[in-house]
Amino acid sequence: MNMEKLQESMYKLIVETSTNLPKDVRRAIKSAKEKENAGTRAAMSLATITNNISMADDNVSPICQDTGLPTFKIKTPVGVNQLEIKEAIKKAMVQATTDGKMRPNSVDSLTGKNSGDNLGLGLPVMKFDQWEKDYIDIRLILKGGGCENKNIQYSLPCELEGLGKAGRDLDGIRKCILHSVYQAQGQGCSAGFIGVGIGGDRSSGYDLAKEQLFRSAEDVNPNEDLRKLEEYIMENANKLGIGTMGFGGETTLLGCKIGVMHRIPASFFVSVAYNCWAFRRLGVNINPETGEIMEWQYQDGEKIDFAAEKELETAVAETAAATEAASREVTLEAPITEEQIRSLKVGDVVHINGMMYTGRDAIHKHLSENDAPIDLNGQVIYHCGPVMLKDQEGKWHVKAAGPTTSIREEPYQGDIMKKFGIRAVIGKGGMGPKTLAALAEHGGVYLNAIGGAAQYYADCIKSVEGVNFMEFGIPEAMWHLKVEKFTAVVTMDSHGNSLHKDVAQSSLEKLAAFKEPVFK
Ligand SMILES: O=C(O)C[C@H](O)C(=O)O
Ligand code: SF4
Repeated sequence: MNMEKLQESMYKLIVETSTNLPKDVRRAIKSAKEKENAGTRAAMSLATITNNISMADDNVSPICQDTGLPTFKIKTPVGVNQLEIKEAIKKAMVQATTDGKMRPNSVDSLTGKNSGDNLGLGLPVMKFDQWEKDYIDIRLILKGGGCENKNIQYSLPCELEGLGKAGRDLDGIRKCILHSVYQAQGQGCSAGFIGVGIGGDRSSGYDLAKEQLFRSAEDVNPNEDLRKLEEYIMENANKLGIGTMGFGGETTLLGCKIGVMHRIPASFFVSVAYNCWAFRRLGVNINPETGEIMEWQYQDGEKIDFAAEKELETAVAETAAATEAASREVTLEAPITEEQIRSLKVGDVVHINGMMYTGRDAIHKHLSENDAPIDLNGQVIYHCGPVMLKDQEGKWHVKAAGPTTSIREEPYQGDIMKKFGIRAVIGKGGMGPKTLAALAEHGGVYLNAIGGAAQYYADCIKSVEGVNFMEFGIPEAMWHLKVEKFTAVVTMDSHGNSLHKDVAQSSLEKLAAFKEPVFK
């Protein structure tokens, strides 16, 4: 095989997957958008998402800063050297990381050290199979951490919040799947896609669930029972009212694909793999002699170019703040006073100018035990692990910078805000009761940015003014960012209000409406 060509083909596959959302996924997002009423927070969020998709197209830059855990599925004709394919994939991965198309995402689980090039023990994941056809089929999925953390596995029979008993039958399976969508709330960057695996053991069940994510969003399940179940879930999970980013709304689920395998008598697992709207998976057919791409997969039909809809969307975004009940638009610049914070209410749209500082998992732990390297009094913390590139003069540039899931910082956030005088945190998915209490006590606010909109936010960042904790690796460092009109919504305020708490409560009530048996 021509190794150079194969490496080039793998590079193209990685870059396209990270930057260019597949056509079937675009169509699902477009139809979701058509269902939301203009002027709502859901419509505004979807407008930001579709803007972001088209910006990623234009910039050939990552759709989301979390370029995920790269997983390759490869089928080769008998006689093809699989070691060569592994080698080409690894080299292409290093190149894509150097070029800012992938975030350095591979972290030593024991030392916390980021390898810097996306290689590491067991990474990237490559799964090989042989087949009778005469070409190589290579598929790639880049599934981010926030949605991966919302995967869930049920062992039947079990008792489910809101739904009661789930038994070892089709109706029990139905309940588990509805519950899986409910428990994800907005934290996996809804609206999402789910792959479900019925049967197997714990590991093969999850594998089967993930395998479903390789099906086209538009295919029809050949198994009649599963086809009906998929349709039922699509119709009813969207009645939970969780909506885009968990802000409430008509669309919570964009796709549901279910697979089945046998099990052993004692075990009955239902495994669910949750994928965010930034559903990055593509595939190519490779010529085994030349290493060249013969054909792209998942690219049937027309490509929706969201750029054409941009103008309309901007108008939607602008009217959103005006029409959504009780919302206002406020501009803030750090240092922010307690008085300014106390005037904010859930639903307000905030535009930030000036400085903000990134901080995620490693920094929250560090700050809970140590002093801060800079004065954080009145400042804004952004839960974000960006993709960064250094130019020849040594200056850093932001290539992608959307929010990360905030709930992971729940054990630390309130204490850190009080300890350092931080007034605002920006993230996604919301935080819990401990943070809500601290916001009230201290005078703080939680702002929700649109998860996955990494190009949209990178565009608001005008310069990188400094960095601390580079030893934690690029995603975990504290980047000092100067921003202009960085827009986020107040979803938790200093008066005890939380949109996340409200949506969790109302969606649980709606979930309970699905308690009665449907599939006998
Ligand atoms: O790691 C990130 O930047 C984001 C992550 O995928 C998340 O959803 O929390
Ligand atoms: S931030 Fe959201 S869109 Fe990005 S990988 Fe995480 S879950 Fe997906």
